[in-house]
Amino acid sequence: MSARSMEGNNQVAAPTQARSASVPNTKGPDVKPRLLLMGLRRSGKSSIASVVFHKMPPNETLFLESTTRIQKDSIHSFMDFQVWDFPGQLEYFESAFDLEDIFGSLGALVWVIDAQDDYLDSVARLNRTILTVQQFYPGINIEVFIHKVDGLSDEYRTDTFQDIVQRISDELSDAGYENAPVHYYLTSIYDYSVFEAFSKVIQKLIPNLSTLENLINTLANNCGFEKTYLFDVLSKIYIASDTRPVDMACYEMCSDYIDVIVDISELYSWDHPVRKRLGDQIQEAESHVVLHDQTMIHLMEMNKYLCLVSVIRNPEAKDKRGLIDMNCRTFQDALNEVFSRSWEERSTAQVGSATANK
Ligand SMILES: Nc1nc2c(ncn2[C@@H]2O[C@H](COP(=O)(O)OP(=O)(O)OP(=O)(O)O)[C@@H](O)[C@H]2O)c(=O)[nH]1
Repeated sequence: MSARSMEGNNQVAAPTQARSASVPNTKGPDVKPRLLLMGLRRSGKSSIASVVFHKMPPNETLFLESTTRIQKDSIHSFMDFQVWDFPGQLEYFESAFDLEDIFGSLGALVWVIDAQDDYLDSVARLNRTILTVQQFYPGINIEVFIHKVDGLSDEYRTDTFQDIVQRISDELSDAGYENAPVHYYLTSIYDYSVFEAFSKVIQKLIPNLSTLENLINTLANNCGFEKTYLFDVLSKIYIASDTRPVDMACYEMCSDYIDVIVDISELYSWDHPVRKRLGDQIQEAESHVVLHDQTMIHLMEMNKYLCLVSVIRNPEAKDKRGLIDMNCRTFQDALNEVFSRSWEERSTAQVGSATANK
């Protein structure tokens, strides 16, 4: 839906039958999966979008103005998608809104609940939203961010989580939906939890996730990696990892290491008029660091958007860098084949042949 029709068009085109939108169509060049950020005012939607996708320092979100119209953000990365940030006060189920335009090509609906505030109203609105969405678009993933948990004690956090899950599950089962695709996350912009949650949300939109995980598992097992993440460099959400359990400290270390490498690359990668190339340069950044406890972090850029970061606890790893690099390069070839974005090549070729035919 265009912003114009959101504001004033009274034409209603409510869908009349259930549609499945669980697997977004990411194959065509025009169809981008959409993430909707919804929730009450001041729950933290714009802050989440700004911190995750625009690298805004969390403290600066204090100065964000309230959103008054739908903010549409196009993210161009390994996979193109859109993030729509909804104003908290918007009643999108009013007849003025075209549900098909909002939920039609949806990847996921992220509902943000302010856990530091009275959340009953938000939960009630979320329940209404889920029931409507389930009726018309039963395949949509509903991702509930129980947000701003940084200010809460561990005990209160757990109680709040359980209470919210219970209230939503009760309402859904009363309405006859036993297995609705609703997932819950405890999040805060002041730590890595919001990146972790967004990683999980995005992963569900990747059509080749299981292939990627298999490839990463094979690599990690062959090289003795403790944990490996495939990161989107821009947002620092990870789009896949090996299937060992995620360790937050490990994730933080890898994520911080990307920042270090990006900063250093920015310092040294620009063309200096006096600097001479010593020889052929490899295209992608490669780096490793050995920490005080002999843990090695190994980073290798895979393409313009993605980089592979691994944690290796084996002290002998630093003597086997060549082998590790070679295995990572083999993984890179396989990865780029999976993400060849063949539709882009196809459409470029079509444009080329159309131009040639003129
Ligand atoms: N403590 C804490 N505060 C947060 C967090 N996330 C956002 N905030 C604060 O919450 C306030 C509201 O955040 P916004 O992002 O503007 O909220 P919004 O949901 O976009 O609000 P509307 O645009 O009015 O719908 C800001 O002062 C943020 O700094 C968090 O994780 N923890």
